[in-house]
Amino acid sequence: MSSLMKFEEVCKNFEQKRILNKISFEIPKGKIVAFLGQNGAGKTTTLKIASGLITADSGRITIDNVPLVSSKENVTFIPDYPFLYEELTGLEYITFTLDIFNLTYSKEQIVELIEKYDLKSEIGKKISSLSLGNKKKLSLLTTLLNSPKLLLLDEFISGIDPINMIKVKTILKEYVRQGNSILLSTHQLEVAQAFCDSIILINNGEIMRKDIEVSSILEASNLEEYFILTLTGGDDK
Ligand SMILES: Nc1ncnc2c1ncn2[C@@H]1O[C@H](COP(=O)(O)OP(=O)(O)OP(=O)(O)O)[C@@H](O)[C@H]1O
Repeated sequence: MSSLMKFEEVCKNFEQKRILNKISFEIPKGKIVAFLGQNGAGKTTTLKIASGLITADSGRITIDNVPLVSSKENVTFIPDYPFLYEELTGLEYITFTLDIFNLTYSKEQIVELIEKYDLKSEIGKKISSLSLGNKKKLSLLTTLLNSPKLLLLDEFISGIDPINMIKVKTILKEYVRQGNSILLSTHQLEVAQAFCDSIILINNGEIMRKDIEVSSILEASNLEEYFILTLTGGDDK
């Protein structure tokens, strides 16, 4: 399968401390990949580098074989607490996003999207008054208006209730079916299992395992044990 993004031997230090140590992985086209690791493992740092928000100290990052610096417009990052203009209403923020990216959507398309994201009762309210889950859905809606090839989601699922999770999952799956890709960071195995096609395990700034098929984990009898065994190197599968 062809890959969209490639990380090769990427390193990052903060204040002389090695945070990412020669990490290499690929994000295939049309797939949702979980970036799974404990707190402080280096997930957010990796996503920020992948989005171009911060730069790596060394290594190579490409999108469709083009260096990231020349193709940043193909990537969008949604942080764990999405950045939105809190003084605007949801609808004003959608209009603002369409203007910024010079996009044309009909009124009917916007209404359809608002209904799809179950935001009808919230869209006229100031963003500052919305719940975190609704802010996340609004952020996803506006981000996907511009159809990025790669979506980077940092702990996106936490704060979203089970019913909305089903909606969000449908939206994410539909988005990757169009050939786009998602890298979704999480520390929850259940999230990786429910949303993703494969898993990359990161620990202490190093990639422990990659291309783990989620279906292989589904067959494991004890998921927690599988995770611990993999992290400690006790899993030789
Ligand atoms: N700007 C910074 N300056 C110094 N150290 C930093 C900076 N950003 C992150 N770190 C450190 O880098 C390490 C990795 O942090 P990162 O936020 O990437 O981890 P994470 O896997 O996303 O964790 P979490 O699940 O808790 O969000 C941590 O030890 C963190 O303290």
